[in-house]
Amino acid sequence: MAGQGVKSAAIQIRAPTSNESKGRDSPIPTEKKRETPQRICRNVMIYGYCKFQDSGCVYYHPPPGADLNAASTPLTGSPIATIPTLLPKDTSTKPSFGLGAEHLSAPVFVPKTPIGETSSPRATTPSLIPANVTHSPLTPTATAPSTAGMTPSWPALGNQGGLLSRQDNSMSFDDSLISMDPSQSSAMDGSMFMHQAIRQPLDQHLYVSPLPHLSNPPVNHHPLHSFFIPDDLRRTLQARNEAIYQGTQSGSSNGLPNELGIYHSLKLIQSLNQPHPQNQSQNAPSKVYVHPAPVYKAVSSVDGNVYCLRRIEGYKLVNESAFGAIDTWRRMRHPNIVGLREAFTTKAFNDNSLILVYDYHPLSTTIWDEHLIPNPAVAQNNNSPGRGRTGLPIQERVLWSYITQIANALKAVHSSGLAARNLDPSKILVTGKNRIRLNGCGVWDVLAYDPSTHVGHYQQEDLVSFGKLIISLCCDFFQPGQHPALPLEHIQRNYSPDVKSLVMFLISKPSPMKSVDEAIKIMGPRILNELDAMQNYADTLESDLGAEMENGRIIRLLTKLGFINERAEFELDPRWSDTGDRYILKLFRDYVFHSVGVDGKPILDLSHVLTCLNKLDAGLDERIMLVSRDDQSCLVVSYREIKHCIEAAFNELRNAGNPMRVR
Ligand SMILES: Nc1ncnc2c1ncn2[C@@H]1O[C@H](COP(=O)(O)OP(=O)(O)OP(=O)(O)O)[C@@H](O)[C@H]1O
Repeated sequence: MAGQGVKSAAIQIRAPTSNESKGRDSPIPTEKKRETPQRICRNVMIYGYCKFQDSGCVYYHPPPGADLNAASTPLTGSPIATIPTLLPKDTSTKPSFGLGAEHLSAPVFVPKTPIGETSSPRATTPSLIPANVTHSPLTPTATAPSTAGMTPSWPALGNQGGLLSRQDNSMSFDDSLISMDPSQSSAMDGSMFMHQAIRQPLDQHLYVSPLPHLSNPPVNHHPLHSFFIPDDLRRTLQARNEAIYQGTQSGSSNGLPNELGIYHSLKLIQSLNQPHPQNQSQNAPSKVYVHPAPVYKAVSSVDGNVYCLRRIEGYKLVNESAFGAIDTWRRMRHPNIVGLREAFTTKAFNDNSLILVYDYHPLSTTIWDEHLIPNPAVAQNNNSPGRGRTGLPIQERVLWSYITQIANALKAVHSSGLAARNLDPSKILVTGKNRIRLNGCGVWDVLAYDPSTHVGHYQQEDLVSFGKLIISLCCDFFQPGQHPALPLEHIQRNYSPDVKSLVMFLISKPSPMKSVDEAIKIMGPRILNELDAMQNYADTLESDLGAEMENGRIIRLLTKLGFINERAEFELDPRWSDTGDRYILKLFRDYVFHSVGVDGKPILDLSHVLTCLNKLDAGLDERIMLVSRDDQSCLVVSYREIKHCIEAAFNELRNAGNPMRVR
């Protein structure tokens, strides 16, 4: 049985008295404890030294380098003498480096590495097992846990990502089920070693540090938050998540309809250049659409998602063909275009309104807000016109990024037989750092439906608008309608010649030769810079995702422990969670979360928790000493054995007949 196996594997180095063994905290029968002042101090056993040795500690402190195993046996009367040791007899292959675990009959000492002393930012608690230790493969009848077929403990320091081949790292509950397959168990001899041939889903316990091509942090750079995704990314994502449902209160309280078809909880979205909502009239005409065109976010009752609704006030449908282009826009999915979902007319606002429903991008701004909006505060300080948030001219690197993304979007639009007709700074959303998307697509197709005009005409207009947009971004004095000579001169002085060539091409007279493809040819290698940036960013995000995946392993493990620890009763046994294998899990829980320092104060050490749980998840052979709360019994068990206990107990719960699957 699993439990028996683990008990036989555990080395009980100090046992409670027979009276104490009846106590709730000592359910494992033990021999009578022999009290003696000559007992070896537990601090020496655990930490290798006792800081109270010279200040009154009554226990025995063997001289440094002494064989503690030999010293402890006659003094304590420990059952070590009767319980076969788990440690491999043949240690000839192990290099000698001071007091090893085999000498102590105690856990391998895992130092709390001071932050910054490891070359791997996520490898916080390197094991002291030397790299060249070879675990002697034992037969199934041996009393020591076999390591045959198992991956040895990681040799510790630094980034060891390349030392062992990574296997499937998923640690799903389904994996646990597989590893506890009874058919596999029956093939074994019933001992705890039955799982020796079972695939370990994990073969490493260290947080994998970012690979050198992503980051090469200095060795002393080891912030705690390197366990998790970077703070700025976390803050951004959290803020976006909050923004999604923030303020989607009932429409009746803000003068908006309660429902608009399948949409409800409408909320007006203000742009940055309208900082005081109470002063704003929703009916101010749009700079672009002439009609008032407020934007709302609303929740769909069909899928529960939040969408962005653009309302064009005072629109009267005269020709249903006006909606002809909407279907094509709806089908278009492009990373640089805000997706259009549907369009319809409504009288819910007590007028005739056109509603276009777009994907919602929380906390987005516009190019106008970021770079062009007059900024009086900056103007006063810098004696310059002061535009955008920073009031600084746009950097060429950012400019080329925008140009590439807009050209990419235009290519997709024109290839679909459509035209953007909307290339205005206030209609280009900035949805992330230097990440832009064309917004408001399809509005003009409905609003100014004119079947007599060929789409090629609008596409040529797009290119001219694109050129003007670049001029506006580069020249803070540029006014619509102004002759381009002065702005071009400014561009020539402040930006590379390619910018001017591109602008001149875009604002030149329409011709059959003028197309977005030609513009892309002029941009040439600049596009590759954008590709580089995107791929580097994807690599970084993937690495951050890797860190979160490691934390995902931990939450699965904690969930399992939570199912088991302190369970009030199971199958009519009120002591189920305190007995058998579960007792070891209870002690382990205390070891991980309830440690106290020598001064009795709680130790709240996240790296200790993460280290223990990761080692448990990986099922290391490293041993730890678990002490009961009444201090009367100690168990030395390996992480592998504890992992086995969890799987056994969890499967007991799972097989108890609850049809609900844990995912
Ligand atoms: N799809 C969207 N997702 C999220 N927010 C959006 C979306 N579309 C627009 N917004 C937000 O709504 C704000 C207002 O957009 P809008 O296009 O009305 O800009 P505007 O500067 O008010 O222009 P106009 O003068 O045409 O009304 C923008 O600043 C943007 O932050």
